[in-house]
Amino acid sequence: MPLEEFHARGWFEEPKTQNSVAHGIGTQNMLELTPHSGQKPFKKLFDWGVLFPYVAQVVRSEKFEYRQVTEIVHNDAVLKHAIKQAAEQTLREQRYAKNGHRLLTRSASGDQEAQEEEDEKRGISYQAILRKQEQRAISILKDMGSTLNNGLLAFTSWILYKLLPCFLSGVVTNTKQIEMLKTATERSPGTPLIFVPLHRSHLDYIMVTWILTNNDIRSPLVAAGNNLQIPVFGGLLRGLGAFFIKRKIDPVEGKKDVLYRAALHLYLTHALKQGHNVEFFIEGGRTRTGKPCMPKGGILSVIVNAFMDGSIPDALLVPVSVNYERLVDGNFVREQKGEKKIPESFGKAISGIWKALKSNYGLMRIDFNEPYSIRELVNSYNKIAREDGNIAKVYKPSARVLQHNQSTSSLYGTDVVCEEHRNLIESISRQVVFDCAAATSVMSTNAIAFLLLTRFRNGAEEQILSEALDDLRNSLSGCKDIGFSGESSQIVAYACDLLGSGLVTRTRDENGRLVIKPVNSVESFIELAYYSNMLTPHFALSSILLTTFHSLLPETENKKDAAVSRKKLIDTALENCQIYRYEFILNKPTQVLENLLYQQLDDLMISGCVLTEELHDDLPNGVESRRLANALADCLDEDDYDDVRAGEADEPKLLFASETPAQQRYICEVLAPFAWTYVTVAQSLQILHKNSMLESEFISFVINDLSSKVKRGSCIYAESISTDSVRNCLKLLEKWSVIEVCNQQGMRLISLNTLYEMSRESLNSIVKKIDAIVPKFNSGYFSVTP
Ligand SMILES: O=P(O)(O)OC[C@H](O)CO
Repeated sequence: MPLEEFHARGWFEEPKTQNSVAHGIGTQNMLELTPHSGQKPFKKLFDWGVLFPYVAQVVRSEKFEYRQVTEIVHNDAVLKHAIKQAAEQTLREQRYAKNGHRLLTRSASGDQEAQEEEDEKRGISYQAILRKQEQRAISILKDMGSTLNNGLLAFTSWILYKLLPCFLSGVVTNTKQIEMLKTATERSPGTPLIFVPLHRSHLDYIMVTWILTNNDIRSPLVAAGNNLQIPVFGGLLRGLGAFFIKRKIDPVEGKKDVLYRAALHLYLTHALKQGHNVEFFIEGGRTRTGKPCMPKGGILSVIVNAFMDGSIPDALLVPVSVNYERLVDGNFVREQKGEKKIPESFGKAISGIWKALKSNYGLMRIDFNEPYSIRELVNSYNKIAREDGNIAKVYKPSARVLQHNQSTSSLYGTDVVCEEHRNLIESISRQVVFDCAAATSVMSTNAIAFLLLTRFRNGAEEQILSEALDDLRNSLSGCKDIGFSGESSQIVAYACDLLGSGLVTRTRDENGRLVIKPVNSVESFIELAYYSNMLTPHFALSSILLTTFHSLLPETENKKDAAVSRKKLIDTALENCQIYRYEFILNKPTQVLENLLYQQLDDLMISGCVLTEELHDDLPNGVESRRLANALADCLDEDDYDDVRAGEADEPKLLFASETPAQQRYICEVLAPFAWTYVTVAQSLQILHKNSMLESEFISFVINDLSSKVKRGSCIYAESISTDSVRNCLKLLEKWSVIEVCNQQGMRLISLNTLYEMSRESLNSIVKKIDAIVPKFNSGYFSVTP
C-alpha cells in the first residue's frame, strides 16, 4: 500500500471532523522522517475546538448501547449448573480430606442419610459449600467484568490526543482499512467484529480502542490478563472495555476450575450475543522476541464455539497488525537472559509513563486487515476437506453444552472447546497469526537492525548500510509493506537515532567516514534481534532452504561441480522445517509447505543463489538460469507445482553458485542464531542422563552454556541467548518423545525418554539432526571468491 494512501493528519492540527482525529502522522513530509516534536502535554488545554468533538463523540456513541454482560451471566442456567458442579467437587475434596480412606459418596453408598450424618459429624455442610461457590461466582464475574463507558472513552481519547505527541511522532492507520471495517459492519449488522492483534506492547490495548472510538466504530471488550488489574490503571482499563481473565485458569495441577471456566465462557458468549465487538491477543502475552508467538486457542475457541453451537450466526475476525519504531515498554532482555519478569504494579506503571513522556519512540503503525467471516472460513475448510475426500475433517455446527479439555499452562491457551473443533481452532488461529505477521509493516528500526545482524555485525560505513537498505527495500517491494519512505541515508540516520547509543554506535574512521556498528554487548544484540526479528519470518523459508542446500553439498575440490538433487533438497528442507515448528508458522493451513519450498527455490534461482546443472556450464553467471526460473515462476501457479514434481526424475541437479557466496551467507545468517540455540539445547540433553530436572533449571543451564559459548567466541550470536527459543526447542523435543515433561505440584519436571536414556547413540542422532540446521560458514563454500 503506497504511503500516500495513508491518512496524513497532523497531531497538532485540531480535529476538523471527528472521524479524522485518530490518525496523526503529521503531514506527508513529516512521514518522511519527522523529528520528534517534543510537544508539551496539554498545550491549549481548554481549547473548545479540540474539546468539542470529544463531547460530541459521547453524545454520538450513545447509539452503542453498552449493556453490562455480568448481570445476564449471573442468571444463566449453565452458570448455576457450574456452581453446583464446583460445590460437589469441593464436597468430595472435603470428605476425602476429613475421612481419608473411609470415603462415602452419595452415589457409591446409596445411603444419603448416612452420608449426611457423617458429614454433619465432621462439620461438612453441602449448603454452606454451595453458598460459598455462589459467592465465588459473583466475585469471579465482578473481577472479570468490563465497565465500558462512553464518557470515559471520549475523555481518554482527548487525554491521549494531548499526550501521545509527547512520545510518538505519529500513529499511522489506513483510512481505506477503516472504511472497510465500517462497510463490513454495515453489510452484516449485528455481527460482532473480533479484533485479533499480534501483541507487542501494553499500549496495543489502548491504541486499537482509541483508533476505533475516534472513527465511530464500536469499541471492543478487550480480554486483558489479570496482571494488569493494578490500582487505578486496572479500573481505567476496565472502563475502557477491558475484561480481566486469569493467566492460569487451573492454579492447582490436575484440578479444573469448572466455575471459572464456565464464567469466562458465558461472559464472552453473552457479550457476543449482545452485539459487543471483542478484542483478544491470540499469542497470550507480548512477544519477547519480536516475531510472532505460537497462537493460544482459548479465547478463540469460545468464539468459534459460540458460532458452532448457533449462539451467534457469525462473527468477523479482523487480524490487526501493530508495530512500533521503538517499543514503549522498554525491552525484554532480562527475560531472554532467563531472569523472571518483574510483575506490573502501580509504581512501575507510573515510572514507565513518566519515562515514556520524556522520550521519543517514533511512529506507531496499526493495520486492520481484511476481516474473515467465521462462517465462510469454516465453509472453506470444509470445502477443502470434501475435495480431499476427508469427510472426517468436515466441521459440523452442533448444539452442545459446555465441555472442557486439558488446559495448557496459560489462560489464553486454555481449551474451553469441544474436542472435535480442536483442529478447526488451530487452523484458524495459525491463519490469523500468519496473516497478521505478513501484513505487519516494516519500520525503519526493523530494517536497520535486520541489516546489522545479518550482514554487518562488525559494522559498516554509512553509505554501504544505505545501499544495503536500498537492496532490502527493493527485495521487499511488492511483498511487504514498508512503513517508511525517503532517502535510505536519511532513514539510516533516523533509525540509528531511535535505536539509540545503547544499541548502535556511530564513529568516524581514519578517513572521516561514518561507521555504524551494533554495540558489542549481549544485551544490545538481544534487543537488536527483537527489532530485526520482525523480518525474520519473511526470510525463514529461504533461509531454511539455502542452509539445507549447503548442508547437502558434498565436500569436493571443484565447488562448481557440487550438485544436489532437487527432490533431496526439498525433502530434507521439509524435515528441517519441522525442527522450527514451534518457532515459526511457515505456511497457512490452506497452503502446502512443499509447494512453498518449490516457489522459494525458484526465487533463489532467480536471485542467483542456486544454479541448475546444464545451464551452469555455458553460462557462468547464471543469467540464463535466472531467465528460465523467471519464466517458470511467471507461468506456474501453486497447483502446477505438483505437475512439475511429477517430472522431476529427469530434472537437472542444483549446483552451488560460486558467484554469490556473500548473498547466500546473508540469507543463511537469518536463522543461524536460532539454530545455535537449538543445537545447544540438544547438546545439553546429556545432563538429563539418569537425572530428571526442573524445566526452569534446565533452561538456566542452557542459557549459561550459550552465554559461555558467546563469551568464548565459539558462538558469534549473542542473541542466541533466548529463553523463548529454548522453550520452543523443548516443546519440539517433547513432541519427538525425546524428553518427557511431568507436572509435580505445579512444577514442570523434565527427563529423558527411556530410549534416549538407554542409548547414547540415539541422543547423538538427535544432536546431529538438529545440527543440520546450523549453517557451516567455514565449509569452504562460503569463502569461495567470486
Ligand atoms: O506480555 P505479558 O505476559 O506481560 O502480558 C501482557 C498482557 O497484556 C497481559 O494482559
